[in-house]
Amino acid sequence: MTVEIRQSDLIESVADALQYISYFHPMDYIHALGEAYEAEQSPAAKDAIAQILTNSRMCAEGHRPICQDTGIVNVFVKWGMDCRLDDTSKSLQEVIDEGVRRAYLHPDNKLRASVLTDPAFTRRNTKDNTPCVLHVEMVAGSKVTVDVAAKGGGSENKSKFKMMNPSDNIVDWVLEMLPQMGAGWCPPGMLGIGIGGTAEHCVLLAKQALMEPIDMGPLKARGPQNDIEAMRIEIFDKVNALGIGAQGLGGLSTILDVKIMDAPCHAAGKPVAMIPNCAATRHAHFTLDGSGPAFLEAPKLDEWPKVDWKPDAAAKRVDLDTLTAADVQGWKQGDRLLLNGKMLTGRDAAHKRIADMLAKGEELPVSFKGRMIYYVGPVDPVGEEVVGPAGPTTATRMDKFMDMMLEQGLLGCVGKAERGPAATQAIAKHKSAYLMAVGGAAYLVARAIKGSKVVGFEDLGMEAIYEFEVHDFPVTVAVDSEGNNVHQLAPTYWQKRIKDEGLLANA
Ligand SMILES: O=C(O)C[C@H](O)C(=O)O
Repeated sequence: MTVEIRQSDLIESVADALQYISYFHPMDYIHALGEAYEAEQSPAAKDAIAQILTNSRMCAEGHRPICQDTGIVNVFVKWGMDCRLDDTSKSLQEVIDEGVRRAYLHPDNKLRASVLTDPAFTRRNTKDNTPCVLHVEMVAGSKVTVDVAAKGGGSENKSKFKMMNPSDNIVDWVLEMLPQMGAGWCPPGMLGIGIGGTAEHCVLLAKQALMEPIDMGPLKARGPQNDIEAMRIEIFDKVNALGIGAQGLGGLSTILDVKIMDAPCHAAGKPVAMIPNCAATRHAHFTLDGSGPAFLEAPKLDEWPKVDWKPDAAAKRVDLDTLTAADVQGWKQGDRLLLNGKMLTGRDAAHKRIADMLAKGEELPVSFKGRMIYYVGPVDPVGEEVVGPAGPTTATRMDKFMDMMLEQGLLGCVGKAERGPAATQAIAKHKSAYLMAVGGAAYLVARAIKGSKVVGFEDLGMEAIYEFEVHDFPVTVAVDSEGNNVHQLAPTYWQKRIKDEGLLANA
């Protein structure tokens, strides 16, 4: 018997699921992160996890996005072959994109449009986050099951893939890749690993693996029952022993779980892909059977761990409006600061345009002399907000512009994740500093932003240059004016402690 699925039910269910995951973390992630918080011994990593947990609960209460990067939408549909859409005037891609559009333009909780068309050239924002990336499988039965995810760009950027030789060791490859991935994927999170199939299939398996629930705790408690489970545990233990830690600040918890999916492959090879999922892990699952739209039950707020992050009382207050080069040189790596006053913003597109304008001898819309820049692309405000969630974007992508910006008289910058050798050298050469805020704590961080106006490149939307007025905006000195770099020093220190003191023996 044919089951009719209403187009309107599918659209509504996709839109609701995307709204839901924008502000509700999956509870398996929150429970695992709560356990990681309890076990963490690195003060900097513990503080970062506290910010992520506090942010998560605030978002669940306030129905605003967990992260300013509200993701690119990934949809996996398993379409029961007894089902048909009531209205076939649109393709399935168009129908699901309508759900995406409604979710991202929702007036009470507008999400950030991050999807650009013409990626190699003009890179124009589609303004409603469409199109989604859709995968459809025709299956037996009379139901349509849908997995919806909103994948952050920072973690997607760290995806890895290799066509291995059959005898190559997968665990060795993972351990080689992890340090190269740095902290731009906002650990602690999950690793999805796809093994086998063909080149494109193993990447898809890695992505699908991330939809599975976190269960490393129970798995370790009962012990592995097959080779895949044994490999998951081995990777989990060995990756955490690297000491990378939350936000790359060094610590005991880099990943909360490893998920592996496999498929048969050709005798000549062993394709392997790995995709990390960030602190803003977002996915929901629903089924349509013709009886109406899906309903996702809200989690209970008392399930969140009782963690209420507050700025460190020992943090130094900094007045950005009177900041001097000498003040910046007084900061040491690891110092906690609370920024007050005005700072400019700018991320990928603005930096590229600044470089092009300088190359042509054109005047910039704003002077960077004596200013700080925050690498961010905020969510638009709703209601009384001055700005929506506005956490840091990956600073590493701005490395190639660092010297150019410092030549403009910039005093320093704020972002997340590590800086590479060239940027670190540029920072030391100019006696500047790089400060990091916590990625994945965007709504919490936005509370410290009291004013916001666009001061340049308005056409770039969320990538425009804003001027923010901040009050007690929490950051850590990640590269100081001597070129001391937290993201190099801290993981090395924690890796050694984990090994020497057996800190993960009971993890
Ligand atoms: O786009 C952003 O705001 C952040 C991005 O997801 C990143 O992690 O670098």
